[in-house]
Amino acid sequence: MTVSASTEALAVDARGPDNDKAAKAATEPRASVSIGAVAMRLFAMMRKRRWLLLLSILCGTLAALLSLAPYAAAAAALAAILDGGVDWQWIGLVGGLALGAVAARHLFFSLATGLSHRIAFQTQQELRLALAAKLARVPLGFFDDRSKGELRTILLDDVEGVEDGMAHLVPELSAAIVAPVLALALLAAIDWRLTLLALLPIALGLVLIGRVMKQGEGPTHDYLAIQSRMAETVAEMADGLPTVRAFNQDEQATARTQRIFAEMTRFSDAWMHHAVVPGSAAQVLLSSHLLFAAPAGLLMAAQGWLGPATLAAFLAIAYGLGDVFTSLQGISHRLMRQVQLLDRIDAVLAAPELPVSAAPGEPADRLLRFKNVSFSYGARQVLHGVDFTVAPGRCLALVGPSGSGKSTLARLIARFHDVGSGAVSIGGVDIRELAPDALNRAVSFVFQEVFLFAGTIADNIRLGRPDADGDAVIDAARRARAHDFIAALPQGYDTIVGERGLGLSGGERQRISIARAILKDSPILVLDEATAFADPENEALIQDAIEDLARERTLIVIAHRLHTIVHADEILVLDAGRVAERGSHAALVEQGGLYARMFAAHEAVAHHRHADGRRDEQAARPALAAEARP
Ligand SMILES: Nc1ncnc2c1ncn2[C@@H]1O[C@H](COP(=O)(O)OP(=O)(O)OP(=O)(O)O)[C@@H](O)[C@H]1O
Repeated sequence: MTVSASTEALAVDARGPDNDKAAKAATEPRASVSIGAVAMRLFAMMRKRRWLLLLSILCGTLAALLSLAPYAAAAAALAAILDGGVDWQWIGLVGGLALGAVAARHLFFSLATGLSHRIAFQTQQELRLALAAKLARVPLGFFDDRSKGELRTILLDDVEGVEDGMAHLVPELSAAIVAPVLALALLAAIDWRLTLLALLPIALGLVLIGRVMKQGEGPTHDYLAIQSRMAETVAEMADGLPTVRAFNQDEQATARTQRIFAEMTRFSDAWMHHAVVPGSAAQVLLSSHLLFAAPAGLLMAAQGWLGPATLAAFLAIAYGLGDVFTSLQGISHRLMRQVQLLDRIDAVLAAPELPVSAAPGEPADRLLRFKNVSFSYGARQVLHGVDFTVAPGRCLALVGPSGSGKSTLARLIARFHDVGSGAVSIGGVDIRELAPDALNRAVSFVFQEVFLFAGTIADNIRLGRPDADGDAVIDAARRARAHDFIAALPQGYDTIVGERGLGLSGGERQRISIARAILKDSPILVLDEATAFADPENEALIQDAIEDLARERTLIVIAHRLHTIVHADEILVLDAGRVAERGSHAALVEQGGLYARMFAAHEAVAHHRHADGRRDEQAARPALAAEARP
């Protein structure tokens, strides 16, 4: 069983760990810890609320003690009856006290559970905040390697699971430890020989339960892995349903989902098959404390070594021991699950963060410079010694075959990842030396794929500047050529979009994204040019909006349709991560290299479309950016 050593330090500290520690924790092999250590880890997470925790433990302990009261009362009554001196009034009093103790036990157990739920909810909130804070500090590239389903499972289900573990840990652990210890002490006081005999099957049961738990570590891990894959598959299935259906792949997608469900069923069956025999045997042994003690007690009583009253008292209390020991099994399962949940939460909390400079620099101007930049995804180098400068207000177009590294290069400007070697600088300051806020203010992105969160159109535009007033939002929408379509909606800017909201076309979404960038008003704009807009009217509006946005700004455009960048100040042609060519459109066409071939191919396609009788307004439109500049 493993749990990261970093859990302890990281899990509930919403301020976040320092980077060295996190990076170290992420790379170090994880230390094995015992179930006890996991329980301690959960208690450590709750320690901020130590007074509530103490109160909960106290109530749990009292409940556990009181749970033995009926058995103790029965023992006392039996002893009195068998001793011959029956005092019914006294027995009535003992019975009344036992009833009162049962009621008090439920009261204290409810209190302990209520308090521990309160602690668990608060800790759960802290854990989620710590995770959210961490996700805000990791490089954006972190999200490339993880599916939405995986993060969703960790943030929702795993944290929920930890909360559940905490909420039940205190009362159940109190009941499972305090009551048996007290019962054993009472039994030992009555007769130590019978107590030893009672302990024998219990000890065997505990050994067996320990082995079941040890053997269950691997399967528990696999179970959670399958469960996570199941969540991912279902989330993907839900997200991708329109595509799946459009391609008539319903059956294949359903079959994939069914396969993972079947895998889970097979796995659960096999696991149960392996665990059910030793698990049941442990259960039987843990409740078999009378197996040897009862016959031995009867023999001893028959021999006169033990009074019948003493035997009756022993048996009555020993009977109560059965309930408490069996609950240990449930607790051990709960704790085993916690290990895996904490491991996965820990892996996120230990993810290396973007290093932040202690003494951030101030850019002198907006000059953007790539100095001999190389970058690798893992072992695979995708950019090799890229070198270029874009002066403030100029336009650089990135062109190249698919997979040549255009998006990777653009994303380095916003520190989706940090460069492997070389440097990216703005105004003479390495972007790693800029405060994250300053970099964020300096660079805007307009992606091909536009994410709209569930909310009003106005709120979605306000993502560019949360404090923008209504007029500023409308002004940005006008300049993004989005105002007309928004105003035509029944609820206008208050129309709910995003998940379960109104669906918008690709062109409309792109214009909302441009409105966000206009509102953000950053001096450097990185534009991943949309590859396809079937509707020429939408395309024309987007071109207009981009030209407006590009005015007075440094523009880096990842160009897919080459006619839009013929007037760019410089075109950088990437090939397999290297700068293959650079220069103006005219110079590159003249050169007759890769760009010239790509442009010729592009022209041929445009011509073909034109000859096909379709309007090719794009080709006729004035080119991007440079046209718009004075
Ligand atoms: N997150 C990632 N992890 C690993 N490899 C990646 C990742 N993103 C991109 N790559 C790889 O890096 C290389 C460059 O990809 P990139 O997306 O930058 O190219 P591109 O020129 O923008 O391609 P396209 O024009 O098709 O969008 C490709 O081989 C790609 O497979």
